[in-house]
This record gives sequence, structure tokens and C-alpha cells, in this order.
Amino acid sequence: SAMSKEQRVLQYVQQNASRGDPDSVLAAVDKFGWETEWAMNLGDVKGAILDRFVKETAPQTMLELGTYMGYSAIRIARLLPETAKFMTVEFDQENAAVAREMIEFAGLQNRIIQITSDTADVIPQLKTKYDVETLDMVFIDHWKDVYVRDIKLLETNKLLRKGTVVVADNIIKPGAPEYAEYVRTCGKYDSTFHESRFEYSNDDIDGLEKSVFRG
Ligand SMILES: Oc1cc(-c2ccc(F)cc2)cc2cccnc12
Ligand SMILES: [Mg+2]
Repeated sequence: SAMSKEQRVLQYVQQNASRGDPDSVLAAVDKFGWETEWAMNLGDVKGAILDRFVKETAPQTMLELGTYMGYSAIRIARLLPETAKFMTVEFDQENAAVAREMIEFAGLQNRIIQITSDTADVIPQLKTKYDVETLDMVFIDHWKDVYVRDIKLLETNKLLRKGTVVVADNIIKPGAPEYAEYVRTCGKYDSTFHESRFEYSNDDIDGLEKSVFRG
């Protein structure tokens, strides 16, 4: 059967990037996104903001909710030391399969623990099954209607500690208003909005919310 969009992106990467070179993989995905087919991965403009947050935080334990094609997992993992523990969770089996090949092509498969499951099932298992004590940083980029459910699951499962940095994509487009309201008003976070551009768009506004857990 014909290739999916995600498989076309993967093929473009395999034919235009250099194996084992994460920056060339990111550049290829971004070139494809700008010039050929739009896709809902984080992209270069918001990606540069996430890079800054990752560098500032230098997490030893990191969790991503929503792997998609693996683009932001590669963005994050390329900035982490060998000793860091980084888990990314994707529910969709086909996207997870593309991500596994994209991560492998980038040469980062030893730095990323890829989990194909529902985040609601994984979060309560992180301490026991994945040997996590608490998380230094979280990147939320899956379906907007489960952002609040999942950050509350992180809280109730005692996975956040004073200073844990939680970054969330798509606050404006498609929008996560309940999430923004929650982190800005519940009293448990110091939260700031970082306006940017929607992925592979010159016109549409979007942005990342950065919320530091007060402990
Ligand atoms: O960055 C994202 C963007 C969109 C999106 C798709 C179609 C639109 F018309 C607008 C926005 C969906 C996402 C779903 C999950 C994680 N990120 C997404
Ligand atoms: Mg997104």
C-alpha cells in the first residue's frame, strides 16, 4: 500500500541526511516540512526554544509524552549526556515504528527509551517499571485534551519535585486552554508562556508553556 506522510518523511531523511548525525536528520525533516509536506512535529522555530530550555535545565531524567516521528526526541537526546535517562511515549503503533527508524538513523537509540503505550498506563509505572525516582524535565506534546489528565497523573504519582521543568507544545494552535489555565492558576507551578510560530508556518502564532513545579 502507499506510504503514509510519516513514512515519506522517514524516506526523505534516509536519502538526504547522514546516518549517525542528528543535526542532519533534524535539518532534513525541517526542509521537508517547509518545502514539501507540512507535518505536526515541533519544527525548527519552536525547536530552538525547547533546545534552550533543555540546555538550561540539563536534565538527568527526562520524559516526553508524544513521540510522533521522533523529531523532538532526537532534538532533546542530542543535547543530553550519555548518563541521562530519557523516555518517550507514543500511543500510535505506526508513528512509533517510524520514530524507531528515525531515532536509529540518527544513532540515538542507546540514549532514548522508546515506549509504545498509552501515557495514562505508563506514567503510574515509571517508578516501578522504569526505575524513575523523580523527573527533572517533561515535554508534553501529545493530544491536547489529555494534557491536564497527564500532568495531574505526574503529580499524584509523585514524579515531580521542586524545580521540575514541564514544557508543553501547542498552547495556541490547536490550543490547550484548560492546560494553560490549570498550570497558571493551580498554585503549584511558576508558569511562563513563550510565544513563537506554528510549525512550518510564517504566519500562524503558537507557543510553549514552561511550568516549574514549586514542590
Ligand atoms: O504540534 C501539533 C499540531 C497539531 C495540529 C494539527 C492540525 C492543525 F490544523 C493544527 C494543529 C496537532 C498536534 C497533535 C499532537 C502534538 N502536536 C500537535
Ligand atoms: Mg505539537
